[in-house]
Amino acid sequence: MAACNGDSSSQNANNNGNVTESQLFDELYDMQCFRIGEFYLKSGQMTPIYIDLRRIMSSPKVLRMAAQAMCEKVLALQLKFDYVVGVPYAALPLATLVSDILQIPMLMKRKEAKSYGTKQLIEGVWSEGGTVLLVEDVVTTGESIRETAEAIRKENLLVTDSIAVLDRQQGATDNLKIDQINFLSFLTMEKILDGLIGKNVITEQRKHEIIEHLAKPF
Ligand SMILES: O=P(O)(O)OC[C@H]1O[C@H](OP(=O)(O)OP(=O)(O)O)[C@H](O)[C@@H]1O
Repeated sequence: MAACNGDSSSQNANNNGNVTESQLFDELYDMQCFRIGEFYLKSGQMTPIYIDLRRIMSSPKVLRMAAQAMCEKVLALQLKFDYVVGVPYAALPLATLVSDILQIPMLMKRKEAKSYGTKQLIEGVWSEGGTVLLVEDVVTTGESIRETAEAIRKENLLVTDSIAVLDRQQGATDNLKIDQINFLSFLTMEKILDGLIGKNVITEQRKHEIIEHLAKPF
């Protein structure tokens, strides 16, 4: 199994060479990734804040910064894995960059198997028994990570760790523990809401209302 050997240099970094939460928040804010209003999530839950990280694929600089931030976390924790897999679809560009930065091969999990060609759900080249790192953009319940891990494990690959740019802090860590998947994120909802207070988009009071809403079971 290869240890991660990434290049942690970045133009978007602090003095230690690492991307900071504030730097990434500012870039995501400038790319209008945060929407206040009434939106519905994959889980069916209504949310008063929607975070659309799909937008960053249109900025090579910000996409790279988000991938770099995850790589730095992975390197700091000395996670060991043989393959990188993005949770489809939004995390696929991120996973591609993580694979490139760390120089660790990528596999791709389809949302649905094709009815023609090889009909494979997992694409790429791998050896059974290898370990996969799952990469996500935004995590709410962790269900998409769980579904991806299930498909990967059916191919006799192992999944122990997953990482996201953002954890909406709605139970994913505990949900994924049930499936023996360790979950990490670079940013949290708390950090985003604090950043939005700093930009005068929401008040402290509104932050507490949003946190309360997100904590409700669904
Ligand atoms: O933790 P969860 O409750 O599973 O929710 C998070 C998932 O929801 C979004 O994907 P979605 O399926 O909406 O769309 P995508 O195809 O654009 O990734 C997001 O990109 C995550 O994959």
